[in-house]
Amino acid sequence: MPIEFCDYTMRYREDLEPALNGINLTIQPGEKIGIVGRTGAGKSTLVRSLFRLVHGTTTGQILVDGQDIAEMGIGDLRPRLGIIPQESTMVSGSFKRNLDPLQEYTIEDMWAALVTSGIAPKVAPPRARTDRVPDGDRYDEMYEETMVEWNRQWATSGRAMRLLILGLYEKPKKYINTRLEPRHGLDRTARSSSQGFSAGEQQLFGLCRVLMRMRRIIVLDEATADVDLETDRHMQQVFRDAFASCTVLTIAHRLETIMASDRIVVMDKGRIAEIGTPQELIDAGGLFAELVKANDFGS
Ligand SMILES: Nc1ncnc2c1ncn2[C@@H]1O[C@H](COP(=O)(O)OP(=O)(O)OP(=O)(O)O)[C@@H](O)[C@H]1O
Repeated sequence: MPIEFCDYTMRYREDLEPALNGINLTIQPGEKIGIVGRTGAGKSTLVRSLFRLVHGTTTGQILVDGQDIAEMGIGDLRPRLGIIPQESTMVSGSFKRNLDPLQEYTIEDMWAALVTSGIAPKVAPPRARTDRVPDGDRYDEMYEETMVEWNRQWATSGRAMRLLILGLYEKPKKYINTRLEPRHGLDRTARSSSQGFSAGEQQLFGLCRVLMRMRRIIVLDEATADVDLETDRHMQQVFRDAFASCTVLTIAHRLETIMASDRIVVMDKGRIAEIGTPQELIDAGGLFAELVKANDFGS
């Protein structure tokens, strides 16, 4: 079933201009939509409205699976949607607690999601590979084999990703409950930090959380704005593979991310200014073409 915005208008406060104004938009299942526009155009408000994460006065409707989300319980709505926000909330506590705050998953579930996603090396640690954890020497042997394989695979993967996974995998019992500390060597070019973590690291956590849950509708809110280029490329590949059958709405900040979309929605002052395939919009020579030319994606 599609996602439908039907003449949807949203004001944060009665005395403010609408942040979204008369939005009509139908998104087909499995469609990959890029959302662009200058700062303040309404991109975040558009995707956050889907989750009922914005509070204010609204008119019109948003339908998900044919149902008005205003009439759905949050418990009914949220399981259909996954979001990788600009800054994932980080709580103080263990890595596991951050990855799985509601304690819904086993350590093995987390490993499986990371391995399947292609973020983690393909060879899972012994504890995740066997039903029964082998004892003593055999465990050590398997552990060593795993490390050799990881080092080989990691030769080509991102630095930030590598350290993130290490925190989850290495010496599972010990590390899984380790309290989170800023990790040396991760991308430090990022903006502000929460609990001592860079925005890039928070986004990696956001990605991991969504991958574990695998919703049918995924929102990426400038999800890779703050990771290094190598990690960004890797994450883009993960998005393509893991979310291939999902509906994906991406608030895009880099040209190459948007050009792979089925359609682009260009927001301007709370309205949809343009909509079409990237090529159509470039050929039309309007706002999108201008943004591309100036490489200005509002971030
Ligand atoms: N919590 C809020 N209260 C009042 N006004 C808000 C709030 N959040 C956003 N706005 C306003 O709503 C409009 C749309 O903002 P929104 O954050 O959706 O834009 P955006 O395109 O995502 O911008 P950016 O690229 O800077 O993230 C802007 O005028 C903004 O100032």
